[in-house]
Formats: sequence, C-alpha cells, structure tokens
Amino acid sequence: METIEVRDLRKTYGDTHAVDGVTFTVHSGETFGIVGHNGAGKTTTVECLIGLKRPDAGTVRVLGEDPAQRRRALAQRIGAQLQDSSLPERLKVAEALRLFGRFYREPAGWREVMARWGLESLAGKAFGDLSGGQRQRLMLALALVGDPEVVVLDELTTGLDPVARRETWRLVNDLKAAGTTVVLVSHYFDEMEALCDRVAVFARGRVVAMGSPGEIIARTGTASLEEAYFALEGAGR
Ligand SMILES: Nc1ncnc2c1ncn2[C@@H]1O[C@H](COP(=O)(O)OP(=O)(O)OP(=O)(O)O)[C@@H](O)[C@H]1O
Repeated sequence: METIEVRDLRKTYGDTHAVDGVTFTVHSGETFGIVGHNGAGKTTTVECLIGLKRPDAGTVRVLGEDPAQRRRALAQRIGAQLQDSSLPERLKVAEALRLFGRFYREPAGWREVMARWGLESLAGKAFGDLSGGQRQRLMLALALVGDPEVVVLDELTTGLDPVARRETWRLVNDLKAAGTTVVLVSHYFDEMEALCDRVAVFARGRVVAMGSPGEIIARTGTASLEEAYFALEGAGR
C-alpha cells in the first residue's frame, strides 16, 4: 500500500476546473512536492488529501483510508500546516502546543516538541508577538505535536526572510531524516529542488510532469526546476 494514492482527482468550482484529473502516489518516508504557480490547483488537492474538501470525482486514499469518509480518524495520523493558518494573538507558545497535544490520542510530548523545534525560549511569548519565522516554526511544531505519520505543509516559507527560510528547510530535512512522509506545497521551485525526492508539477489543474527534480530538469533539457516548469507550461498551452 502506498502512503498516499490519488487517482483521476477532479474538483470544479463553478466554471473553474481547479483540479482536472490529477493522479500521483507518495511512498512511505518520501518528501513529495506539489509545485506550480498561483491557481494551479495545489491547495485544492491537499485539501482533498486531508478531507477538508470532497472531490467531485476520482479516488483519494491516505494511509489506506478515504479522507472524505474518515477525516476524524485520519486527523490523528496526519499533521497539517495550511496556508495562512493563524492562532489567537494572545495565545502563548507553550499553551498552543499543550492545547494542540490534547487533540490527539497518542501525542508526542509537547515539551519535547517545543525543545526539538527550538521554541523553549519563546514558551511564554504570545503568538501576536512572534516574528514571521517564529510563527512558522510554531505552526510546524503544531503540525507535529500529534506525532503524525504524514505531514502536509502548504506554502511553508512564504513571506519568510532568507535566513528563516533556510532554517525551515533544515527542520523539514530533520523530519525527512526521521522517516516521516512529507507533502510540501510551494511555488518556490528552488525549495522543491532542495527538499523533495519527487515532485508533481501542476499547471492549470493538471500534473504536467512528475519525477525527481533531477529527472524533470534532464527531461526538459533545462538548468533548474523553474526553467523546466516554464518549458512544460509553455508546451502544455
Ligand atoms: N472556494 C473556491 N471557490 C471558487 N474558486 C476557487 C475556490 N478555491 C479555489 N478556487 C479556484 O480554483 C483554482 C485553483 O485554486 P488553488 O487554491 O487550489 O490553487 P493553488 O495552486 O493552491 O494556488 P495558490 O498558489 O495561489 O494558493 C483557482 O482558479 C482558484 O481561484
């Protein structure tokens, strides 16, 4: 069984074919990237993976379960950091971790997670007083406090400065080293190239290429994943 299986996934909003027949699988322990520009269907796809959206057609299985039917059970096994997620301004870092830990039947110790992600010195700080990088670090820690088998991270580094971005990359690499299956969503091609074992390149609701960043670059005869994307995108019009 693959950790994630998506077959011919479709989701339409009015006249917009947000996801238009997407198929991919993610193996256990893999860091899998969903990359593409704004509006390509990336977020809609991950929302279907975690049961926040119901597909119009197609099959989605995560850890062998259908997220549309088994969202609550899967929420115990999937950690998600979604685009633009936020917390109450006055909630403190340690309180947030403790609170989120209570949602899970078998959480990782919240104190351990706090230490592991370098948040101890911020334990008493309110969310509203954290820097952008610190907020992202907390959001990542919150996605992990349930000791998940699969982690979904959408636009993890958007808005971060280069130092905070690299720091976040290091955290993702730590997750990878621990054997966690990670789905990363981004429109930063360099990030995907640096972190992902394989990527699905999305354009207009479809997967236009899939493979390791190196394979996609070689296949398109380009020098980077970003250049490969433009070559593929142009060819698909
Ligand atoms: N709730 C909604 N109602 C109507 N249209 C939507 C809705 N959600 C997404 N869309 C449309 O579906 C398409 C795909 O959106 P989606 O957010 O999945 O793309 P994305 O690749 O994640 O983009 P971004 O990088 O900007 O987040 C876009 O055209 C978007 O405008």
